[in-house]
Amino acid sequence: MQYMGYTKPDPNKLNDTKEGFYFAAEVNTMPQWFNIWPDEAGDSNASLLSSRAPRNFKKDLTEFQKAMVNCNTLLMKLIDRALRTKRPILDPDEGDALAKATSQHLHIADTKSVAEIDARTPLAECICDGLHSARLLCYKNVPQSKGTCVTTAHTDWGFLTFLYSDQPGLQVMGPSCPSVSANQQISLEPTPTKSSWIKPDTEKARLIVMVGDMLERYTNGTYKACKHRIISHGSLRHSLVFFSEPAPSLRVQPHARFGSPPTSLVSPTYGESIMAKVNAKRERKLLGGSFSQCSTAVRT
Ligand SMILES: O=C(O)CCC(=O)C(=O)O
Ligand SMILES: [Fe+2]
Repeated sequence: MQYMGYTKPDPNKLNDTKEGFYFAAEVNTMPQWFNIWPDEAGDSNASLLSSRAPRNFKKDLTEFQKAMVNCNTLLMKLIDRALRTKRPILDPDEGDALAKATSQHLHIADTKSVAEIDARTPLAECICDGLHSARLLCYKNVPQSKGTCVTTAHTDWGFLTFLYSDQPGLQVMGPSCPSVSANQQISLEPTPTKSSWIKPDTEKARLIVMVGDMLERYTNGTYKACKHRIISHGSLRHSLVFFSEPAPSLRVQPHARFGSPPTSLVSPTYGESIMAKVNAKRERKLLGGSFSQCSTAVRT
């Protein structure tokens, strides 16, 4: 089953206004993870991902992807260190270094303070040769959809998610919400009240980083996956999302330092977990399940 490339909105659903282009690192050998690049129109204003793409589309996205892998590796090392030492993830000077590195196209290897961090931390090892998929998303301008949920509540599957967006709409579940375990497909019961959802200030926070299922699993629940959803403002919304993901063949298990796993079952490979969720989602769609309900906990 194909997972990468262009996905279009469902023409039968008013609320499904989202189109996207999915791509990943070129390190994977299974056909479902192969990238499908569109033809480039040679026109820098081209925007229809389904038929033509702007000039340098593949080159620019590949560069972005590599830069994000660097940024992600750095953050995973910092998280690993924080988990080991029980210190904050970033000291103030490292925060500056990270901000500088990010603004300079993530040339992280050059930054002094991060060079001191052990090159082979166990957590960073998990994402070596990872899938690291990314999505370019566009929610069409549909005034009637204002206030509706255009991406249902879910947690992302990888270790971390990096999200850039030019528009509001993202809501994240506040700390009072029940945790979503990496092994469960949870329906949110009791239904969260509106006040549980927090709206991050996307004007100020240009880059939002969220914990995903694999980090929750690896830390045996010390870090909780961040549940989030997108509410339409009825206007055009773009977002660029990078997922820090392991190789499809990796079985992510809780690290020994976080105690024994909650279950003795061997975890499925990361690729198996994704395909199971994608299939479940497609089946629900075939059965006519409504995706405008904010009640599912799988990535959409
Ligand atoms: O559209 C967005 O900003 C986020 C979409 C999302 O949560 C996802 O693709 O997992
Ligand atoms: Fe997400």
